[in-house]
Amino acid sequence: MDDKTTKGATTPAGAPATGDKAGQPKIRITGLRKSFGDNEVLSGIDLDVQPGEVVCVIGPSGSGKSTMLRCINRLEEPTSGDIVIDGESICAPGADVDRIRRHLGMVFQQFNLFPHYSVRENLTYAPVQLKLMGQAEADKVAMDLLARVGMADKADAMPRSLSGGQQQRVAIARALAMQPDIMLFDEPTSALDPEMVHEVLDVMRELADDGMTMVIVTHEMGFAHDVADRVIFIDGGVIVEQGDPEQVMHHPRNERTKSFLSKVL
Ligand SMILES: Nc1ncnc2c1ncn2[C@@H]1O[C@H](COP(=O)(O)OP(=O)(O)OP(=O)(O)O)[C@@H](O)[C@H]1O
Repeated sequence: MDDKTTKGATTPAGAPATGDKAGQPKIRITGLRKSFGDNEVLSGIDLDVQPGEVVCVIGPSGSGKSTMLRCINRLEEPTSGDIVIDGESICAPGADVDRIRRHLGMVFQQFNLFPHYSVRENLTYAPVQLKLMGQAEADKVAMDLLARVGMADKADAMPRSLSGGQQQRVAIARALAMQPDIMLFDEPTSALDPEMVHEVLDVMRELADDGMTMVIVTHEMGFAHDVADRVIFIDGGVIVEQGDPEQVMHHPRNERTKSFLSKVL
């Protein structure tokens, strides 16, 4: 992949990074807190993600990783704090959430393809419905994206005829069809049979190489080490440690990071 030194900045835990040369990170999270009833799941997250940066988020089950990702695109409402996408708050009163959200492509653990639409229709449905493009352009974009994820020959197939790995590759292409400039991944391989994991990770590696800004919640530690510009370790709803993947994963400074990694590496 690209020389990591040319990409996103690495910062100490909790410290906001400096923006890109235009002075603006792709994502800026400040003071993010999220509670479900009395259960405070996020307890003050500060995080900048720079253009083209690949951030992998690791941490124990229940530490708040998915909740943070879901707050970024307002699938969850933050209890307090702010999230700014390309300079625009997605949390401010009156924010045009649907429009701002179009910067963000989201890929979940479950593929959730539309079961009654073909693979190609899964990609064209939203862009056409939202009038982002006409049918002919959407078809062309869909075919280009399906080729990119190695699924062009399945354009007319129905989702149920595909393997889990193939469905997840289509789900990635579907997110890309909205032409986002940030991709969020929430454990995209955890529902897959082991032999299918690599085909999805390979697609994600290519996206990283192409300079896509990505935040990836993952339990795939080898992948995180290889693909990330920065690894973030979250525990108990806070960023405990972050930095260069080699440093965080093989030379962690924090005892909680060490303890977690000793169980998963
Ligand atoms: N909609 C919700 N309502 C109530 N509690 C929730 C909700 N969503 C998440 N939680 C709780 O928030 C906590 C953090 O969940 P979250 O899914 O963010 O953790 P995670 O770090 O992604 O875990 P995992 O690695 O197991 O996916 C958990 O205790 C979970 O039960």
